Amino acid sequence: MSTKIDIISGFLGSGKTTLIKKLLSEMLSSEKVVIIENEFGEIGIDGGILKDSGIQIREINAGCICCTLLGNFDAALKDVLKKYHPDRVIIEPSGVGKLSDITAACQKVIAQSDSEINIQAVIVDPIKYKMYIKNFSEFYSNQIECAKTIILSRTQKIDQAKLSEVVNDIRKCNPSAKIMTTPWEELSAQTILAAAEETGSTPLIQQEEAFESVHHHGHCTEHGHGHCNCEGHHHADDVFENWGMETPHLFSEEQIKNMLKKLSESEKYGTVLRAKGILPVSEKNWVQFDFVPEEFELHPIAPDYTGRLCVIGVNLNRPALAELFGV
Ligand SMILES: Nc1nc2c(ncn2[C@@H]2O[C@H](COP(=O)(O)OP(=O)(O)OP(=O)(O)O)[C@@H](O)[C@H]2O)c(=O)[nH]1
Repeated sequence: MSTKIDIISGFLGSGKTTLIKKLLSEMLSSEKVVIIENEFGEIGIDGGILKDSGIQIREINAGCICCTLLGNFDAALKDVLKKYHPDRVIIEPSGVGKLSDITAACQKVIAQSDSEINIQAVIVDPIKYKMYIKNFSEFYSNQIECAKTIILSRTQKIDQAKLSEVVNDIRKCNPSAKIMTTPWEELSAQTILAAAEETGSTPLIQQEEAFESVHHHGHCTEHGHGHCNCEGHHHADDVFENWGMETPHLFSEEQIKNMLKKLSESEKYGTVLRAKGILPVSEKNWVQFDFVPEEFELHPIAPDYTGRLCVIGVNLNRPALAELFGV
């Protein structure tokens, strides 16, 4: 049987890992699944978070599989298909990866193997939609324009009128994709997967034509924002940067919350778009923290071989970050 390739893209902190964990725990335990995890940061966090699921994970970190790490991705996908003959490969690109490039990279490998793109999805946090489309449209709208399924996250946290506005905007950007708006907590993994799989696969040539058409008419960026992304052909590595460290340091939960509060409130650290990590808070207890602009969360997590954290953003002030995290 041909291997299904599921691409679950989405901007920084949109909810990709959360959704993949839900699919793995509720639905995919009976399948042979391999995950290819691409983190933009040098310090990988998500591989550790997903490892509890007992699934084979291939990590490709410190860059983007759609630009500097394209060769590594190509080799990893070929190797995974050959070595494991999985039922399914789930690809979680970095939050700043361009979905058009990732899909094209997959198509090249698919042409030489018994596999097919099954899901080509993007996760969009509707609360952050306006801010990100305005500031990072080249990367953000590419993911939306090229997806066949658009899965909105955290819809329970946004009011109906705002949600409808975002859905209307997204529709203009991608008229043919299926848009899921129901909060994930109310959906089974089976429903999510079935809806995303229903879209079927489109030959690459058609995808490229669709992308060119939307790109040149500038639907996403024209709408209300007055600038087209046509001039922009940047690599994520030229726009975004990361800072991270491994540390055995024990932090209290209060200290972690204070550090994240400072990241959120002060401009001295640069434009911080994402911070995440797993840190020990006592000899036996560890926490995972997740930061996106204006919000952060802490959850208990199993201990790992060392603590680690990473910050992704634009114009990061490294000395200030090192001072904040005490390294
Ligand atoms: N309950 C709930 N939490 C969500 C949802 N989407 C995202 N989150 C939370 O948002 C934070 C970031 O989610 P992740 O799944 O790590 O996001 P990601 O897209 O993998 O982020 P990157 O690591 O930047 O690629 C976590 O604290 C999640 O718990 C959602 O739809 N429902």
